[in-house]
Amino acid sequence: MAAFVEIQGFFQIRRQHPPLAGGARLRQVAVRASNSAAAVAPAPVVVSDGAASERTVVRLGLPSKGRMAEETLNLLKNCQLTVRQVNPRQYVADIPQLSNLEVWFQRPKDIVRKLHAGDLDLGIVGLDTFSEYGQENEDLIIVHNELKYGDCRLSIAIPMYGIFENINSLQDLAQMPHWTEERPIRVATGFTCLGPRFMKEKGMKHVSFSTADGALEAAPAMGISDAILDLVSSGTTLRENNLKEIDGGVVLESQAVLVASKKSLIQRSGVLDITHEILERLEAHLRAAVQFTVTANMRGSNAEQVAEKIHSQPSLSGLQGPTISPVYCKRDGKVSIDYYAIIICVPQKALYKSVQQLRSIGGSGVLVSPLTYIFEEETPRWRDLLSELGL
Ligand SMILES: Nc1ncnc2c1ncn2[C@@H]1O[C@H](COP(=O)(O)OP(=O)(O)OP(=O)(O)O)[C@@H](O)[C@H]1O
Ligand SMILES: O=P(O)(O)OC[C@H]1O[C@H](OP(=O)(O)OP(=O)(O)O)[C@H](O)[C@@H]1O
Ligand SMILES: [Mg+2]
Repeated sequence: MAAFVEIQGFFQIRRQHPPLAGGARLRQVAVRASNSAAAVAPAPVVVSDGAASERTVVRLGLPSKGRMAEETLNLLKNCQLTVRQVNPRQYVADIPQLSNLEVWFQRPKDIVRKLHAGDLDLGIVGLDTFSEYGQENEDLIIVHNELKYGDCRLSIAIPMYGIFENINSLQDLAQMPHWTEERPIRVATGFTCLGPRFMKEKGMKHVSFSTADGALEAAPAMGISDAILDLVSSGTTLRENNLKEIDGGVVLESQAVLVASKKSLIQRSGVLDITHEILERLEAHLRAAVQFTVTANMRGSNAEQVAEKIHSQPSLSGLQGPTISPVYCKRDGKVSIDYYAIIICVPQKALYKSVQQLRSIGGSGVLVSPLTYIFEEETPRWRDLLSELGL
């Protein structure tokens, strides 16, 4: 039998914050501290009265601080969506290009909670946070699943030393005779939903979890835990704390994602249109960011012959085939077409191979420039979103 110790504090916290009715109306009330010694001026707090929403402005939640904050703003800027914040301590901002949109800066986990509560319509967070705080929540939906930053993995790590010296896989770890009902393996993690679920799926017996908000890598050396389950990207923090990952111990590969509330998308006016525009801009930028435009001159007797040569090379097909234009040269006072200029898009990763292939078919004067946006007729993610929403 697997032994799973539920973390009391965690579940209590969740119970104290039941989901609010979608788009709950907020009102301000004054609360007076009951302890007279502490009864200073009434503190205004915002509570929900559960009434139907009157909000007409669309709300996007962005990470207020931490690793994702700056890169999120940079991504939006690269999509020509400049977040205008009066000062860094103000939690609300706007994007001049998107009227009727408010940006709210929140901690990533609160973005997911507020989407669920109907207080935000859209958000950008790491997939790890979305999966931990939004799991099994049918209202939440991923609109763009790879924003290409915030890459990390949620992974189990154990000490390199002592009884773990020769343990290199989850299977090795599970088969250690040390773990019993009375003495389960103790795992420290901030992921108290994903962690137990993963261990259960993997058939790990005798596991208990404890939680902390940061610097988890210290827990094994402090004797607080045997293993940790935390985010890893470069692996430096693990190495510096004499910890190692194990085969089969990755719970989730994560990166930044654009998420939304289905209810908002379907019911709140303007959310779907803004989502479409943000998605189009993101897709156009992210597609372009991995491509180059390549122009070159090619000898040939006509454009079709040049096109055939290009299509014979696997790395030169471009988005929809090459654009070919005649180059008019003047020789001995006579204008003739000896060359054709070709324009193709090539994946950045395949640049050198493409240049070699161009040369092999007679290409010369190869110019390479970055691409800023590629707008397709329609983004596949938009179609997927509409079909998931049943629209
Ligand atoms: N080492 C890392 N490398 C790359 N991305 C990371 C790394 N650590 C975290 N992230 C990503 O950044 C997100 C935010 O992490 P960050 O540590 O800034 O905030 P947090 O710890 O989730 O928030 P809080 O401050 O409320 O504890 C994570 O959810 C994850 O997606
Ligand atoms: O593999 P690495 O590149 O070393 O990164 C891993 C570290 O990054 C994250 O912590 P963060 O720096 O966000 O601090 P936190 O614990 O306060 O969240 C994560 O919790 C690890 O501790
Ligand atoms: Mg962190």
